[in-house]
Amino acid sequence: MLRILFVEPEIPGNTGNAIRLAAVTGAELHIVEPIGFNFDDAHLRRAGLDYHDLAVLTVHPDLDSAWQALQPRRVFAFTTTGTTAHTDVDWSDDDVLMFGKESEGLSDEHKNDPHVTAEVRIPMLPARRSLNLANAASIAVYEAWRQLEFTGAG
Ligand SMILES: C[S@@+](CC[C@H](N)C(=O)[O-])C[C@H]1O[C@@H](n2cnc3c(N)ncnc32)[C@H](O)[C@@H]1O
Repeated sequence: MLRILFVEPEIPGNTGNAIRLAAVTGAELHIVEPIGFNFDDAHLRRAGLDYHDLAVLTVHPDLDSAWQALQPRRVFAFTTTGTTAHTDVDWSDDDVLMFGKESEGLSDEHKNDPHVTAEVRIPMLPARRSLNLANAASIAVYEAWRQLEFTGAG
C-alpha cells in the first residue's frame, strides 16, 4: 500500500486532514518527529473527524527510524523545485511519498537522502510559493491511487 511520510509537521489541522486521507484511501501515514503539536490538539481531532481509528498512523522518532521501519524500495520527495511532475511517475503500491514541514519544506539533507528516488513537483502557476501540505498530499495520493485503479488497501 502507498505510504505517506510527513517529516516534522507543524500544523495540527494538516496532519488531521492527512489522517482522514489515510483513512479513506488506505494509504499508511508515517510521521517523523519532532512534531509541532500534541495529538490531543482540537484542530487535529476536528480535521481528522472520526476517522482516526480507520487510519494506520505510525510516529517515528527520526528519519532513520522511519527508513528502518519502512524498508522503502522507492521514495519520492515532494518539493516545489522537483523536475518530475507527479503525473509522470509510474506509481507502485509500495511507494513512499515524502512531504516536508509547512514552514520550510524538505531540507537539502532530506532531498539528498540516499533513499530518495526522485524529487516530484505538483504543477503550479509561476511565482506561486507552494500548496498547503495536506492539499499536496491529497493531490499526490489520489494520482498514485488513480493509477493503481483505486485497488487494494491503497
Ligand atoms: C507548505 S509546503 C512547504 C513550503 C516551503 N516554504 C517550501 O518552499 O518548500 C509543505 C510541503 O508540501 C509539499 N508541496 C507543497 N506544494 C508542492 C508542490 N507544488 N509540489 C510538490 N510538493 C509540494 C512539499 O512536500 C512541501 O514540503
